[in-house]
Amino acid sequence: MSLIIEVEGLNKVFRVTRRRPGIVGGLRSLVNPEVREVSAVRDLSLAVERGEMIGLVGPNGAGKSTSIKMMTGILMPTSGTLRVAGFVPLHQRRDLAARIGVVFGQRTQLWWDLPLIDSLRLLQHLYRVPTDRYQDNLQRLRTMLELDEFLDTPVRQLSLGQRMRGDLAAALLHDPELLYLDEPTIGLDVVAKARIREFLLTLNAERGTTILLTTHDMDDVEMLCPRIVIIDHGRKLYDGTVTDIRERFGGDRQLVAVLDPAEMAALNLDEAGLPTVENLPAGVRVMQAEGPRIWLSFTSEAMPAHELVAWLGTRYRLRDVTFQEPEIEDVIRRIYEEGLLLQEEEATLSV
Ligand SMILES: Nc1ncnc2c1ncn2[C@@H]1O[C@H](COP(=O)(O)OP(=O)(O)OP(=O)(O)O)[C@@H](O)[C@H]1O
Repeated sequence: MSLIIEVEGLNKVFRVTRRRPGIVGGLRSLVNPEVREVSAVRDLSLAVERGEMIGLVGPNGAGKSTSIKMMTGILMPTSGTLRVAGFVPLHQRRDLAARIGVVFGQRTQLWWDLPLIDSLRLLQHLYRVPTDRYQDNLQRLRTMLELDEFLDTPVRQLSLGQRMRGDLAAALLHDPELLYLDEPTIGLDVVAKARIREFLLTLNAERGTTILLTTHDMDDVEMLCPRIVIIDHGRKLYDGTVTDIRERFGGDRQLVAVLDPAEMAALNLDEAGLPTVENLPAGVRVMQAEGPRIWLSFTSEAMPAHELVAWLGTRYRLRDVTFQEPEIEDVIRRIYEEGLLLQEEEATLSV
């Protein structure tokens, strides 16, 4: 494996001029502008292997788009080092452009008044894609993205989902090894979202295209990104797998067991009216019961899931067992709200 994105200590500070209110204030701002600094990205380090699919997650204004813009070379970093596909984006923008594709979900690089196919032809010339490569790629993308039904339709008449498929085709005409996607499923209905996700998974699996995407959609994260980077206020809060974040910050897990109805009915009830399971292992609690169903909360540290199932299995005639995992959205919200990771870091530092 080799790295396609190498970011070290990246910072971006915007200097924003604030206009004072009123006519006099406006004149004063002209002579003596009030300048404020906004730290959009702070000390960001990131290493992405070729072929990874990685999600950049964070609330509005966290610094996701700014990071991507620096990685494409359209924005100059204030400090830090940056290499993408072996190039320094800002200084080797043209070389880099041949190796990457970019799609901003809320904007399009297609021409509104032209049929989609004409936009694609124009982009072929603009990006100097050799004709046979263009033909091969177009043929493949037409099938994968099912473009034929609207290839001759002017872009302004396309639905949002069709336009996104057109934009993906436009970004992939030159076979880039890295694709940046900024909110690729924003505003799409469930069917269109599913189609885009399926396409991205195939692209990644079959062509090994590295995909870095920003999203607010937790289903995108669940379905597309084995690895996520969470940023807030320009700072990286977490970098790791979705499974790991759930285990570390998801709090308790829940097991729902369906017991034999007669066995369930024979259980004693405690003061809260919940069935008592004798000698429950430490860290496991009865949360709820309904008919033959019983909800147990536990942490993986208290008892691994399979051991808990085995423990129950030796005492009761289990009819069924399911697990309810914490929603990734809730876990991430807790991380923002509670700054859990920063707290952890501070605790480690003060030890
Ligand atoms: N050109 C600019 N000039 C001044 N400030 C900017 C500029 N671009 C971004 N910012 C500021 O930098 C911060 C990060 O913005 P950025 O667009 O990167 O966030 P984001 O995580 O992509 O947000 P969103 O999810 O809303 O797209 C914000 O405070 C924003 O106001």
